[in-house]
Amino acid sequence: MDLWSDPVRPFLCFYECLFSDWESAIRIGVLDCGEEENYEICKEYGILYYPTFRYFKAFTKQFTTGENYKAGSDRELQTVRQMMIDFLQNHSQESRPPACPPLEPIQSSEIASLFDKNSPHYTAIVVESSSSYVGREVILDLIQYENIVVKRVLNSDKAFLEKLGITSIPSCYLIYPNGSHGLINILKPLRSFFSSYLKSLPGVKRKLVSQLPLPKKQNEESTEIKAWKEFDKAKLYMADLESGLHYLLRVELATHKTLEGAELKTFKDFVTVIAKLFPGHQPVVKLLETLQEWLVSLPLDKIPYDAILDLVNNKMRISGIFLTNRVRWVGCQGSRPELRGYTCALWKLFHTLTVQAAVRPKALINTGFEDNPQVVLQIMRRYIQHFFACKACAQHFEEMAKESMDAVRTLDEAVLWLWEKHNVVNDRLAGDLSEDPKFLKVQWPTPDLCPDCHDEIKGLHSWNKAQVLQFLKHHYTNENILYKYTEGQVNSNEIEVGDVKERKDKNLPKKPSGNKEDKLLDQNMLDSKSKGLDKLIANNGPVKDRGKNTVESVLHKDTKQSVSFLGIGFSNIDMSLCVVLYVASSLFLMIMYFFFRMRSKRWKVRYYRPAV
Ligand SMILES: Cc1cc2nc3c(=O)[nH]c(=O)nc-3n(C[C@H](O)[C@H](O)[C@H](O)COP(=O)(O)OP(=O)(O)OC[C@H]3O[C@@H](n4cnc5c(N)ncnc54)[C@H](O)[C@@H]3O)c2cc1C
Repeated sequence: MDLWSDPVRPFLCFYECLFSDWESAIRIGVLDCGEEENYEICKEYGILYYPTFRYFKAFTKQFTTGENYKAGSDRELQTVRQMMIDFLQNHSQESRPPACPPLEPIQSSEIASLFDKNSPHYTAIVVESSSSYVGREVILDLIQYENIVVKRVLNSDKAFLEKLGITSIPSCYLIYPNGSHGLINILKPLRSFFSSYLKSLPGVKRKLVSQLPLPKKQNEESTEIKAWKEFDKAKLYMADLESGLHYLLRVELATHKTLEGAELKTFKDFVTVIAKLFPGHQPVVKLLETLQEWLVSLPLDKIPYDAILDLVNNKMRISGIFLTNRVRWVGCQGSRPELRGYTCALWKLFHTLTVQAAVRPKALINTGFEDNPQVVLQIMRRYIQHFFACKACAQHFEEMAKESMDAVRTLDEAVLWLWEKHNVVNDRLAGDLSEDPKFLKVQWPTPDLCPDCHDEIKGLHSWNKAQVLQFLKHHYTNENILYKYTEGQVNSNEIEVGDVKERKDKNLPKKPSGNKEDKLLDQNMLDSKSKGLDKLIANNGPVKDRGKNTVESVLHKDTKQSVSFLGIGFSNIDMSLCVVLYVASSLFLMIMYFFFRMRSKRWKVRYYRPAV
């Protein structure tokens, strides 16, 4: 597969721009696996965490998911540069990219032969130790420049260094085109100083762009500018929670091909808790309940995620279950597409769950979690550990959890624990690159949202935790949730308002019945063949019938649950058929009535003999 010709991959400028001088030897592509449209490709390449660096050797003809060269979460630029150099050097002589000059050190004797001879170009020699990367970086920095060749030599030949007057390393020795030579004089012996000095030499200039095989740049038009949705920051938007849930189930978790062991346990526990505590639309809650029942009754210790996705996508056409398959950030929208969004919604989701557990403690009865005040926190901890794509975030969160999560004794304390730790994260990220300039990282709730939460003791700010708890219990509960911008049927007026507004913003006609994505989803729903479930059933031999039965029983059960009348269950299709039959039979009866009336009139006329 040609990594560079796929138009769906957005190439972000960060790494690309930093390494643009090297791009004829090694091209950098950045794929944002947080973008929903990249989900399929990230799944195909098995990207579970970011940053993940994958290396693809030059001239590879067969499909490969790349090499995880030196795995680890170190994203320091220095380390990334060195990894790239190691990777380039790991090519054989024949398979090395043609534009990549030799990176190995040359012998000191080769240099001596260049002295006092005319040459068409400058030759710069970086003298360094064997562990240094400076020489190789300078070589790569100058591959797009003409009239200069850069080589490196190791400091092992002391006599030679002495002869050249080199007393410290790394140093750079320059041979001019006329054969004269000497040490270059720069302020600091750093790669950037060497490179910029060499680039500024008279006659050294960039090669013409047409001479360089440049990678395709990101298609700027592909970045969709979404219409801004007005919102009230004092409210919680169901659109954020549902979009977050959609992203979590269909994108983040779906990068895992199968769930087993601790991951499966975490997923099951997460679904159990969210099915009981999610304060949302009936179709969403029903979907979560169906998923939970299915997971509980499925006697497998390994589940392909496709099977779960089939249920989430309702491939079995169970009536009354639905979760939006589109992202609509409202309170979580960012001023740029790469800001906020899912991570914001994930925080909101878990805050909502801790608050729901505190205000509805009975909701978890019969789940095995009823007596555990840390239940939501512990499940969140495991979720973040196993599934949250941001590895560094997960590490930070785990450190906080280790420190004090065990000390949480009540459901109210759990609400406050998460609030406090979220503020710690806010504090740490204030001024960070990930901060949205429109939504600064502040200690939350701010005084305008909750004046009573803030106190001052001896001139110092302090939180009134009782008020904070009260505020959180209001903010993250049903009465504070707005359904504006959601697709569900609850509060249809508000949905309409949101929808019409967005359509107006985009200058689009009023939507007749469903958008393109909805239709796609409907299409999916109509696809009664459940690929994942088939796979699951096929892969699990003897238990296949049990698995199938479970699905069928869920299906059957759900059909029964849709509308209950006199103890008999009717699905939506049953109800529609009833209406059609009712109308048809009424029409039939009316026609029969008029038919017999006409007939009896004719009879009366024919046999009527007035008495004479
Ligand atoms: C568990 C976790 C750990 C993370 N760790 C990191 C990390 O280490 N490094 C990193 O760069 N990013 C991290 N992130 C992402 C980061 O915290 C933000 O989510 C992201 O930067 C988007 O910020 P935001 O402006 O949308 O506000 P967010 O911090 O995401 O907050 C979302 C919303 O929650 C509400 N809120 C804010 N503070 C609180 C609070 N204290 N209590 C209750 N509600 C609150 C507000 O309404 C806010 O708009 C983490 C995310 C999660 C879920």
